[in-house]
Amino acid sequence: MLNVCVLGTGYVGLVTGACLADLGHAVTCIDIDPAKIEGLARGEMPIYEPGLDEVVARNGEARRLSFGVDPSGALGEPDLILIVAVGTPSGEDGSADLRALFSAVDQAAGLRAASQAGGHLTIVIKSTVPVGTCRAVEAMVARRLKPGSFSIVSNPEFLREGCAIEDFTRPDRIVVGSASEAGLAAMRALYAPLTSQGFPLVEVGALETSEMIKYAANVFLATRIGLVNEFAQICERVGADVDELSRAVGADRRIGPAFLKAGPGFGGSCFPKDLRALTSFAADLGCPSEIAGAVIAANERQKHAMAAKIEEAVGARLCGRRIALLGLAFKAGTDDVREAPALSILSDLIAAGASVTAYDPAAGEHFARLVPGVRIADRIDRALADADAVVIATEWPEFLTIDWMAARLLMRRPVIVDLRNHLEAKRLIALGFTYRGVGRHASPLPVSLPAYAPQPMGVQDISEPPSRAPARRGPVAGGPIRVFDQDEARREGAVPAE
Ligand SMILES: NC(=O)c1ccc[n+]([C@@H]2O[C@H](COP(=O)([O-])OP(=O)(O)OC[C@H]3O[C@@H](n4cnc5c(N)ncnc54)[C@H](O)[C@@H]3O)[C@@H](O)[C@H]2O)c1
Ligand SMILES: O=c1ccn([C@@H]2O[C@H](COP(=O)(O)OP(=O)(O)O[C@H]3O[C@H](CO)[C@@H](O)[C@H](O)[C@H]3O)[C@@H](O)[C@H]2O)c(=O)[nH]1
Repeated sequence: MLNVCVLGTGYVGLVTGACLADLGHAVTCIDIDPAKIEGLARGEMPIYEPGLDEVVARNGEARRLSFGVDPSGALGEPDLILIVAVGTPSGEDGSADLRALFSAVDQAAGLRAASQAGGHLTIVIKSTVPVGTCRAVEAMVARRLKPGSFSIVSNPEFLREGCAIEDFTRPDRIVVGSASEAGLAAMRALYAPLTSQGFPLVEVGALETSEMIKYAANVFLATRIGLVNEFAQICERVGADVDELSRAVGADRRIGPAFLKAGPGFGGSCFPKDLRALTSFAADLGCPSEIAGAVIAANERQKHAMAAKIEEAVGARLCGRRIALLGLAFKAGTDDVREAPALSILSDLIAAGASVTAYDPAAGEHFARLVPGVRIADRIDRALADADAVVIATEWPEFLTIDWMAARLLMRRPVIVDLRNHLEAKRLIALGFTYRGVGRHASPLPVSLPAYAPQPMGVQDISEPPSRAPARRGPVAGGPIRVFDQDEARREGAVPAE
């Protein structure tokens, strides 16, 4: 059993603290938000995370997990692992705002110095931080603590909200980076209950490698989504189906099936922020990350393309239309609305003059805090009443059980815009709904063939290009390739006049 103190009891800190206690360690979780700590002391979870309440309760009862606002007691423990899991949000220029992190570390180092505790302090940076931050932390702590009495480790977190307990307890890998053997030894001991079950601990010798691994993983995953959303746009134009495409492309073992689901664009507290942070520090280093920049721009386009899709489905301008927006969290399984696509969609709908009633099984309260004045229904049927269209923005399982026959009677128009390809399109169309998904068309586009200019039989002059039809720009009705009949082809110059 090791003594562990976690600074920052948010999505990552609370899950980490509770799961480490479950592995047998003695954990104190600290947060500067007294309301959060008081709630936890009463057994109230500050976040929606399936299974978390049980882990917290179990370890609270076993006296392995406690909460507080003051880290001084924990910092007096001779041998201590101090895990820093405070937020590192985007600053105004897109770079990571590290003020909370440096302030937490500086305060902890000061308290440690004042405690005059012997033993070794391992400071573990779990927050996602730009490359070079851990080294800056090391320099900051070195001003307060004696050399050899502490070490710095980078230990980025890869958990996903909604399945955080599973991700923590059955990780694909645990990454730890440090130049300090004492620091790495502490990490081996901390994670021994997981590594002994075969979960891999990837040790890297430089703080910078570990910091960079976290950004590389997130940029990689976000890029897959960015790509598949671009493919979805193309699929819509040509009548292809992006879900079938993802299944087939993902069956290639070199590509793999995960993170190929098209949707309204990625959101959450990590991908958008981490892509911005990477592009910011990479540019500062003189090695611009053009791919990450392009993924950010493509994702913005994707989010803002959704209002036009809704308008097309409604078949009329959105001004004065009533829209039911189902799903406000950035994905299912969480109450987190940070950078949720629903936020951009709502603001585009409002800007177009629509009136919106929103619903989410978990995130309604958080959403209302971010968007004061938004109308949030407490039940799906209340959101659907008199709607001209229903928009599915998050793939909550609850939406699969909606009685669409009954819903049709409540709605003003039977229109469903399913931005997660979550529902069964065929059944809804059979029920009389106009259905739009992402990257798939309810009805195929008109057949398109290449422009065809019949050549006279006999010897052909191949020095000329086969068609002299003027080059076309932009989308063309009926698909990207136009079919001419003979008269039209002549007018277009594709076939010489007789
Ligand atoms: N949310 C995720 O799924 C996830 C996954 C992997 C990594 N991360 C990274 O982990 C970090 C934390 O993310 P989060 O989503 O848990 O953030 P969060 O906002 O949910 O939690 C951060 C907590 O830190 C507290 N805090 C701020 N300053 C403090 C201080 N000086 N002392 C003690 N507590 C303090 C805040 O009150 C808040 O409760 C970020 O760097 C994030 O990028 C997040
Ligand atoms: O095929 C997919 C997969 C995801 N998404 C979207 O991508 C966003 C992020 O989803 P997900 O990765 O599941 O959620 P997070 O909880 O933000 O987790 C990511 O960000 C965390 C914080 O860095 C990392 O720890 C995780 O490994 C990483 O998956 C959400 O808007 C999803 O709807 C898609 O659109 N299509």
